[in-house]
Amino acid sequence: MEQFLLENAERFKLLVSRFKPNAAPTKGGSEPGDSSPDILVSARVRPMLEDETDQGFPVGVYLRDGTNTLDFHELRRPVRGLPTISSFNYTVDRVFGPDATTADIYESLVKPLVPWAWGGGIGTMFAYGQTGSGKTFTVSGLEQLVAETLMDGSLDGERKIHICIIELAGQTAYDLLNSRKQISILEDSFGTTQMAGALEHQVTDKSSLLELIKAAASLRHTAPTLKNDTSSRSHAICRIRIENPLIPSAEDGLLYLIDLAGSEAARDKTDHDATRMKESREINTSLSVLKDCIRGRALADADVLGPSTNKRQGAYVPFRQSTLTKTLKHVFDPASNRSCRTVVVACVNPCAADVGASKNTLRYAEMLRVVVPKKKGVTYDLNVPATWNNEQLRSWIEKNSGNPPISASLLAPHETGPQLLRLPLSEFLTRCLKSDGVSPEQAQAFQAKFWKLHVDSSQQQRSNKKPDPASRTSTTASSNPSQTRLELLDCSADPDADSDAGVIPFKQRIRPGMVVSFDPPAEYAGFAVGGPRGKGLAVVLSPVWAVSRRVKDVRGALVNPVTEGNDDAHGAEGKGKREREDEAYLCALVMPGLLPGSYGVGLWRQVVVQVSRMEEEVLMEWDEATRYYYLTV
Ligand SMILES: Nc1ncnc2c1ncn2[C@@H]1O[C@H](COP(=O)(O)OP(=O)(O)OP(=O)(O)O)[C@@H](O)[C@H]1O
Repeated sequence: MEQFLLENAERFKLLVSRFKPNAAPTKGGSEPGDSSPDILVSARVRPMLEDETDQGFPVGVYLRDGTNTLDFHELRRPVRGLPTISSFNYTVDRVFGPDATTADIYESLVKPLVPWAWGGGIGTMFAYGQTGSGKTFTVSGLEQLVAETLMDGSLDGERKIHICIIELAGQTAYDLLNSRKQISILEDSFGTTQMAGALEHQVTDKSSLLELIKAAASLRHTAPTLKNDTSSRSHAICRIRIENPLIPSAEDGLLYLIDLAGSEAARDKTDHDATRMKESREINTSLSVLKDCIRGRALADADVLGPSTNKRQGAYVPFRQSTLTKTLKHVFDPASNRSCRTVVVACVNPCAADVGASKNTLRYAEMLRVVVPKKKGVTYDLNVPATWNNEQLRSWIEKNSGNPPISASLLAPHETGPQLLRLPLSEFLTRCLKSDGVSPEQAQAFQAKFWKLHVDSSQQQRSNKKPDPASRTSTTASSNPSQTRLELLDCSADPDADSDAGVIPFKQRIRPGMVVSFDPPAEYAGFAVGGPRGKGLAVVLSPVWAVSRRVKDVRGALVNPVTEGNDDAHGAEGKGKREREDEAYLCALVMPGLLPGSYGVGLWRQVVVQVSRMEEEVLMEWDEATRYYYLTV
């Protein structure tokens, strides 16, 4: 393909020069609604490298003027006639072309994360992209600029700054500030992820911070790839912890700068040995889990702040499924109440020979953009902080902050209710303490009062929203009854169950779609029956008597054979006979998925399960992000 492109480079350039973009982007166009306010997805297109231009490759990626859209062009070999081009476009929140400097990116995306972390929040920057697309170039530049901002004295107040830089290669972690000593990523009894064995260095000036960053970079594991002679085959995580000595009770701010391992396109992996293939697979899996976590967290945040916009209550964030996301538990765990802001820089190689891989990078970036559907006119409610504008918030602060009063203009100069809820605790308290005579205890009590009001109002909204059993089947109870019903159908629980379903033994409620655990009979030994605790897990399809004579189970044995006394099982007479027999159901096996804790349904792996072998009903829920089922309670 590269040869074909080189032979037709002039024609490719001509076709690209004639390209007229559609008025509307074909891919990634803005949907109705707003991008999640806490995650910004951007793309940086690096310049062509000398060897790419020297070889004669044309440019295949262009920034569309005045927009955040990138156009990608690919050369096509038609069956007959001259080569043509196919064009695609993708839109993200911000785009930086080949002329943009790392300082431009810093000003626009990363600089705001520094005061955020300084105030006790968690700011995270990921650089993602194909190998050789400019991730390390971008992150190392950004690290230097962060060091400057942290140490130039422009930020308010005293802080202690600690840095730790680690590398994750597959399941193994190394301390890059301690001669690549192997460390462990563990969760302690409080559920906090610890980088056990990693050294944290306290820094007080810019030069020592830069020294450490430089030393870590020199210890990164690299290997030649087709696209980059010194490709980083690992994720590098630079964590800067910012401690506020004045408010010891508040959690420390965290700033993560993450240079992700480069993804490789399939065609770039053809020469890999088994170890390199395994390495590539691990990298791709961890990037896929990362995507699910970033999306999941954004959806969970959209749910927490303000009336729920997400069709699922509590989005699923699979942060335990890779070492990378486990290490970043603070960032992803929806159960943590830390305020997080995330920036993703998708790095793009503009060379026309790499357009396929660059398109994948943008597809990935687009999937990270969570569009929060626009809420129809939020109505002010005195008891719901998520509905307050700045004026209403200030008025509440003035009336409720106690004596001495906390200045509303110092605490919330321009924030709305939802924005103040997102403010990191340390920043909230610091702002309160700026008012004359306010003690740390008063500030803390006031913050707790504000949050309690929010939590109470959210719980109230949820209980108002929960459909009561009687209204579940009603067609008039919901303004959009079909949607409510569809939401219920994401879980295996009976959507039509009435309130006493829980007291009727499940064996009397068996229905198609019910998931049951069962004691696998000997004839199914050796077939995948991998439920929890070695039990079988299956979805009920139909009673055996109703199944056609020709249907066979997973072993190839007839499910409903003609036997003496069972020659007319499908008629009314047969139905009568059935009731006298030990009932059995044709079921589809549920098998463990590739991700820990996930399950898939083997629709065509059917087994016959006697009711007497069924042990309990199991509830399973569908997760759109990972496209697997998970057990629920
Ligand atoms: N914006 C840029 N301006 C100039 N040169 C750049 C830019 N971005 C990247 N480069 C150059 O491109 C080459 C590859 O960049 P880099 O090593 O940062 O890629 P990478 O995405 O980190 O690759 P890998 O994943 O394989 O480690 C380097 O020689 C780098 O100097």
